[in-house]
Amino acid sequence: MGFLVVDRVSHTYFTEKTAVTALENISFTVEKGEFVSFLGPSGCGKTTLLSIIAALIKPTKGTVFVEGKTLDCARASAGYMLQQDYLFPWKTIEENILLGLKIMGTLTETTKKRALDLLDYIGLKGVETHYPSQLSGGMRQRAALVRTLATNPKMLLLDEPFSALDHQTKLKLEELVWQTLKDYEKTALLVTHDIGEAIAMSDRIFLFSTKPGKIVRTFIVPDELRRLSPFAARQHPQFSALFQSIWKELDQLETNK
Ligand SMILES: Nc1ncnc2c1ncn2[C@@H]1O[C@H](COP(=O)(O)OP(=O)(O)OP(=O)(O)O)[C@@H](O)[C@H]1O
Repeated sequence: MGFLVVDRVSHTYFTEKTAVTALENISFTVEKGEFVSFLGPSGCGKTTLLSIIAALIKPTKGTVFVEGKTLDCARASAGYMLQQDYLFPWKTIEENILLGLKIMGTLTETTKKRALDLLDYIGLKGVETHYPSQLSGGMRQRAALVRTLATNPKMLLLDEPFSALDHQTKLKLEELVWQTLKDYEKTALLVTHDIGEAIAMSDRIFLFSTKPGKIVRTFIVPDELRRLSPFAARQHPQFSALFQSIWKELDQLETNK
């Protein structure tokens, strides 16, 4: 059995008047240390799927397993990183990055040292006593990554974490997040609207259709690109070939919406 198994998952949102089937019969497996991305038209259920994997929503049908255990038993296995950093403005960066450990009751000298080492690794040494408002958007997202990794989650769920940043900061952060996840051997699932970002960062890309959300295609990123860091992958000749194939299929899905 793979590290993460999503087995025949469907989800319908029921409101007073309507029922919206956001996902239908989604199945896939992710291996430990793998990086996969979800791409698809707006409303195809990408965020719903991440919320199910994070155990924030119980699917209407199907099961998710992490290391062979159903989600109920493996609840704290995922760390979530979102478009907004959600750092508390009244707490210092150090207090912010230690918050998850405090809440989980696992703040010790060892876990604190690991969090502070991560802050150093990610190039934020020296800002421990600063408040979020004193940092740039890119620095705040880096601090949010440290806070997410500080609790040592088994996998990372990244929901458009770079979409609010300017282009250059986004490219730099893609590089840093990719390298950090490789060095710390984390499994990661990324939701993005950016085909280039998905190719540059992932091992595999799942393409979703909408209404209801289904996986219509899986793209395997060639080894030549996967070996490279995101920035270098973007310069490789195979990058644009894959970009064009995904673009064509995505464009078709948008047209059929
Ligand atoms: N709480 C909710 N109640 C009712 N319908 C919902 C709810 N949340 C999401 N939906 C619907 O479920 C479908 C999938 O939504 P979801 O946010 O998962 O898609 P998405 O692919 O992440 O979209 P986007 O790319 O725009 O962020 C959409 O049709 C959406 O309107």
